Amino acid sequence: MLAIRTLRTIGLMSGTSLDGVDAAWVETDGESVSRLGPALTVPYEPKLRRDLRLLLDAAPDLHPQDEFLADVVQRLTQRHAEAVIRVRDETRRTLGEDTELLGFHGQTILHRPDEGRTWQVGDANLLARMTGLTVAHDFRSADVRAGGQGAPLAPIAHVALASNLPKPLAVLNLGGVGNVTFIGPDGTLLAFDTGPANGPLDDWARKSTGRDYDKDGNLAAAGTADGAVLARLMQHPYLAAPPPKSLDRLDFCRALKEAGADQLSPPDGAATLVAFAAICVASAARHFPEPPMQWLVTGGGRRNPAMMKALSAVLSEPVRPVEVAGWNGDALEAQCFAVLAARVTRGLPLSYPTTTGVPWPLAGGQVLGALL
Ligand SMILES: Nc1ncnc2c1ncn2[C@@H]1O[C@H](COP(=O)(O)OP(=O)(O)OP(=O)(O)O)[C@@H](O)[C@H]1O
Ligand SMILES: CC(=O)N[C@H]1[C@@H]2OC[C@@H](O2)[C@@H](O)[C@@H]1O[C@H](C)C(=O)O
Repeated sequence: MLAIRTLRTIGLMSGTSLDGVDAAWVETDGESVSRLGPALTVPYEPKLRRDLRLLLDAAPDLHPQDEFLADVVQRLTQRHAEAVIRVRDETRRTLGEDTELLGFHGQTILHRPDEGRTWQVGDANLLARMTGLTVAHDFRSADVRAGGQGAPLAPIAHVALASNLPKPLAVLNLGGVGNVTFIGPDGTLLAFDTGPANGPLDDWARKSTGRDYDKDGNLAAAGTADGAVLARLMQHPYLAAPPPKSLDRLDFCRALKEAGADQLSPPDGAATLVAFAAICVASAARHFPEPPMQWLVTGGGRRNPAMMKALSAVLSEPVRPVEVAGWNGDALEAQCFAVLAARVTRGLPLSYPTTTGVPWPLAGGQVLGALL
């Protein structure tokens, strides 16, 4: 039998927080991970962040050939190329290994799977030219075409990374949006987006303090969650809806306004948004087949003590940052897209009926260039 080749891959993820691109080197065959290498984030300059945010707002009516879009995509792709070059060099220096494949997620600017639309921008051809590497990209569109939610996709990579961890296990990513992966002792896999996480909190912090986010949760810690606003938000149908389900970064803007969240003082507003993100996670747990032994939290939200405290208050099981399992919560999503890239090259499924709701395990993605 032919041995399956591991691929030395750099995964790239530009998340809904619009703060930068994460890049991580992984040696993987797509089913397991044999080595993890260097990882870093190339932060976006304020103008690129602002322009990406404008794209998010404009996306529903944006023409694919729009000039502003093309300009932002070029700058975005250049930042990705910088990240690749830096991680590749660092990997050569520290591990003596080169890179052969990139997993290029791009930036989601619109996600409306129920209308058959999910839109990740980024120029895969330009990235391939700038780096000279084979690029796996376009991870979500086949899934949405097949009637899936197009997200989350990290779950099958969480499975590959969690092979040695006790189950049942919940991996919770708190980015702009929250998403959870439940892995049962028998291999049961269930995953979906929990609700808004840091996204609305970042918007609130920007509006009320001028800062990009509520650093260390200080604003939220100084406030009190508003019971009446929370009670209204908890009625949102997303919470009770059974999975599969996924969210656009802006999906809860209107609901938050209608619930009166924007009338609160800056600290109370922040405390309310943190409490709501945690309540969404507790609601998510009601869909699990059994309670997890622990929650491993990844993404920027794990750095927010107010968020971690709010989670511990609503969940019965221990809530810990993924670092307790030896993972790197800043690199995890990028590592996942490295694993997914290897899966794309082998035609392995990226999504399942219990992750995105596709009718059967579904392969996806496209590959630019050849693997030698
Ligand atoms: N020290 C900190 N204190 C409070 N919040 C923090 C801290 N560090 C990061 N964050 C939060 O984490 C966010 C970034 O998280 P992350 O990088 O996981 O998001 P993302 O990958 O862009 O999102 P997604 O997973 O939705 O694609 C920041 O916008 C901020 O809200
Ligand atoms: C459409 C899209 O880009 N969704 C992201 C977003 O950020 C978090 C959550 O919403 C998750 O569903 C997904 O990202 C992760 C990496 C995923 O697909 O697993």
